[in-house]
Amino acid sequence: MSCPKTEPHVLKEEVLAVGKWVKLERTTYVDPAGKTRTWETAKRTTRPTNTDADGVGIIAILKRTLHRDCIVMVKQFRPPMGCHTLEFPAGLIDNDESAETAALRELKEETGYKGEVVGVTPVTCLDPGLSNCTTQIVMVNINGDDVENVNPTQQLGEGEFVEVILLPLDEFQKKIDEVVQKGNIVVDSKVYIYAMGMSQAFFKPNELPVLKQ
Ligand SMILES: Nc1ncnc2c1ncn2[C@H]1C[C@H](O)[C@@H](COP(=O)(O)OP(=O)(O)O)O1
Repeated sequence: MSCPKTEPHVLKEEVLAVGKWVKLERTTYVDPAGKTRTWETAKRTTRPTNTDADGVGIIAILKRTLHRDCIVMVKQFRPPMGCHTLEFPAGLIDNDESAETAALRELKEETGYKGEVVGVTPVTCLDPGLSNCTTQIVMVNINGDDVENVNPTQQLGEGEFVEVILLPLDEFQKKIDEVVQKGNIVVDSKVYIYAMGMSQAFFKPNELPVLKQ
């Protein structure tokens, strides 16, 4: 017996609990077989009205004469994880702010570096089985020879504690593995996937698929 095909859609969203930053909703939806079901959904309360993205992540490449290009990373204690994480610099988009402006502002605040935007992704989801949280990833170049970037100074808010870690782009995955092996730190999946992609691009760009079954 074949199931009737339906375009899945949301019927209603009921708020179960609201905090200052996060809310929990019960989402009632129709599945592709036409059956009505519910889902438990977490949402941020802070999404700006002018964008579908909650925040930005920043892939910032520090370029300096006579140095290897480095990715600017941040290490911080993340309360929901109960441990430190290794992430790209990131932050929430303010109302009436573009992703590009938010990225340069957050990069300056969290790392002290002044960068230049060279690319931006579409709105991307972060954990769609749990939350509607979204981000735009902004690619930024930093001229490390610029006098403003020689001794960068963070501009952290009260309660913000961020350690800046520079990792060379040509050994990105290896250096992440070394940081993680020291223990009690979890790497963000966007970071690790970017690192795997870099490894593929650097070391296996022309490998033939000889082992394909
Ligand atoms: N779930 C949450 N609980 C408590 N504070 C939160 C929160 N989500 C965000 N904040 C607050 C704490 C900081 O003042 C600020 C940090 O936001 P941000 O710097 O824009 O993003 P990120 O935490 O991704 O670096 O927002």
